[in-house]
Amino acid sequence: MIKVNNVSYSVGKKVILNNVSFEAKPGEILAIIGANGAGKSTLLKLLCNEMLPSAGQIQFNDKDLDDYPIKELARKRSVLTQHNTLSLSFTVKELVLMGRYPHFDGQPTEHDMQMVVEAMQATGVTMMAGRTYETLSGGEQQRVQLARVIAQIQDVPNGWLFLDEPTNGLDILHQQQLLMQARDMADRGYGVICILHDINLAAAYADQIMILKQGKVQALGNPEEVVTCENLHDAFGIKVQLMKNENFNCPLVITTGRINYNS
Ligand SMILES: Nc1ncnc2c1ncn2[C@@H]1O[C@H](COP(=O)(O)OP(=O)(O)OP(=O)(O)O)[C@@H](O)[C@H]1O
Repeated sequence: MIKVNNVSYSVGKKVILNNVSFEAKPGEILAIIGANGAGKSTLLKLLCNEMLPSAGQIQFNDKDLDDYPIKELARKRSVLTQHNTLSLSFTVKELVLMGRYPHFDGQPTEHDMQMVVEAMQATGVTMMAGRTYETLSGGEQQRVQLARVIAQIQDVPNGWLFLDEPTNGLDILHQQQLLMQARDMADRGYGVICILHDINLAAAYADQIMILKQGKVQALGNPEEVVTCENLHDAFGIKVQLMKNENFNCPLVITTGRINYNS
């Protein structure tokens, strides 16, 4: 369980997150949506212990997040960030193996290598294993990064997966596959927190959706509760219509026409 209690984050006088509280449960996908600059990535960085809140507490499995040694945290949760510029000259297999670094000292074990193989299979990058990362397309690189984070926690019962805009650069098939993988992991007991810009993907796959607006929680609940015309207009300043997504039994959002930037 992740418990976020009255968390705020400021840089100088700028308040980026303002009294944010929520809980995320293992076995569920929590999708975070919101306009550009709403504070989504900042919140994820706080949840990862990459930065400390200015106020409030974050508990990870009933323990304060900042009480965890870095390596212990890395064995319990993995993080796909938006900007993965590291490791350009590594091969795909070497990069995926980086996900196992928290689990071994010196040489990877056979088990570590097996985790790498399985994660590459799960993300469809096995045929690229020997290629240099920087020669891959943007979408291929994103899938390799996903393989890395899956390799990190796939043998960790009740692990957590944090994803910041993981569908960036992915085609429509791989977007669905990625969300299906996240769904499958949640169904196996993992907790997943995922920032998404595609509200329809969030509605189709998430158990809970949180809308952040200007650093505050504007709405939180299941997709039916949160994905409403009023909430989306309030959060994004755009009028939408809702239809029914029959395949996923959830709302389907369509925009209602051209946007005039000057209106
Ligand atoms: N170190 C910083 N100094 C000043 N402002 C910052 C800093 N970090 C973030 N911000 C600002 O805080 C706001 C929230 O940023 P954040 O990256 O969390 O937004 P986001 O919701 O993830 O946006 P996007 O959808 O565009 O990725 C933005 O206005 C950003 O410019």
